[in-house]
Amino acid sequence: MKNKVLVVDDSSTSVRVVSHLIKKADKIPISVFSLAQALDVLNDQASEEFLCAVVDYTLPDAPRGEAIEAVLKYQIPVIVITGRLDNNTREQILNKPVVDYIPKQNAQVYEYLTRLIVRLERNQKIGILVVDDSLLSRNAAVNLLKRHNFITYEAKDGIEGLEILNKKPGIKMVLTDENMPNMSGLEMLVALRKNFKKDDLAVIGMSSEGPSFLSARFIKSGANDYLNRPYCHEEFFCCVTQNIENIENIETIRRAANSDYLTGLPNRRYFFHRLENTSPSGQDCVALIDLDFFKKVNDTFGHEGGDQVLKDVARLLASHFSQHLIARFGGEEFCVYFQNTPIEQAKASLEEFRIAFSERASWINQQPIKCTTSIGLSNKFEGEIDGMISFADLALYQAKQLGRNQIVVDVL
Ligand SMILES: Nc1nc2c(ncn2[C@@H]2O[C@H](COP(=O)(O)OP(=O)(O)OP(=O)(O)O)[C@@H](O)[C@H]2O)c(=O)[nH]1
Repeated sequence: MKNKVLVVDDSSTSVRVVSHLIKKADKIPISVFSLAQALDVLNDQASEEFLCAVVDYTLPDAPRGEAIEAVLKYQIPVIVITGRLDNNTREQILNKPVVDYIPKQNAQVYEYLTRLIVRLERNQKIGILVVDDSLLSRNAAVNLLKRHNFITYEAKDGIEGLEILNKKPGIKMVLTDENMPNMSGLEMLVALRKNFKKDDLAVIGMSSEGPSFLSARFIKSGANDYLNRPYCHEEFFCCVTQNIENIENIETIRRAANSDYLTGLPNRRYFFHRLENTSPSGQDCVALIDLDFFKKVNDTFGHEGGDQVLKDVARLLASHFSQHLIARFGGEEFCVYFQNTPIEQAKASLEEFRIAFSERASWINQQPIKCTTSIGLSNKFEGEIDGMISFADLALYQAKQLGRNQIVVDVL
């Protein structure tokens, strides 16, 4: 696991600030003050454990950025920090295969460093497809993306691009040229938008051909952004990062809208959305699960104690019914939808869950909280899933009436 970040800087103030930021990003800073000490660390510890290195451009034993290449030799991504702000130094640094350079200007740039480290971590799971018939251009983009830890895929025309997209589910972005044999970038874009929406897959059009109407054509045909070639290193990364962050933000909003904040389980909204186009077969059934005397748990152990029980019951439901659709319907009520499951089988697994939950305890302030569940189960379907849930609700009511801590199957 890449959980360390090497910091090479002779300023103890800078090391303190950077190390603090690295810890904030959940990584372990390994700090040294010179190139010689950095080499000692690198020769001693496995380079695969380092997510990246933050290297000061000017060090007492490496005054002209020599430490950058020395660290790059260990295949560790390098972020350069420097007090030198002139264009010449900037260009010299960016000519090396570094992740980025950060001038030590103000507090904001340190925030940027934190963002960069978080990105390097996340990028390891993000796939980007580069579609270009020119090997040279493809390699240039792929090499830049690899510096930022992205998983990269390559295709030499639109047809190959579509094939790869359909095979690799982790791809979040496509960078595509326009003029290619067999299928152009725009043709591929139109074809892929039938299956991949703008909010799920970002497409960035690229071309070296001057006319600006091409960027408009890309955007109007469903691209998220456009990049003119030749691009500079920083322009490329700003464009890629911004578009990846947009996709991630949409994912976060979607997750928040579909899940319950307390337990992390899907919520009622998601439950019905998932079943929107499902017509239950004779083999489907639904269970409503309700905690018994939960008000008393809150009254005795406080809301915090009640919340702990809700989180624990959700975790147990998730482990018992991982193959089925589970949701927190609200309050202390949960629902499990069993697809293609005979009712006897659903009842048996619910019974296992009921007993397991009643035999365990939740803990708050070193005090155990015991709780039980009542369950209503139904497979009666009269046209609507809502109807089946109403039957399960009647069964649940019956389970409560009969003394709780039990399962009742369809009472009508
Ligand atoms: N801690 C906590 N309590 C909640 C939450 N949502 C609902 N509740 C509480 O759940 C309790 C439900 O109480 P009742 O509807 O009277 O049901 P009960 O006490 O479980 O009784 P029976 O269902 O008849 O066994 C109420 O006290 C609600 O305040 C929550 O998110 N957290």
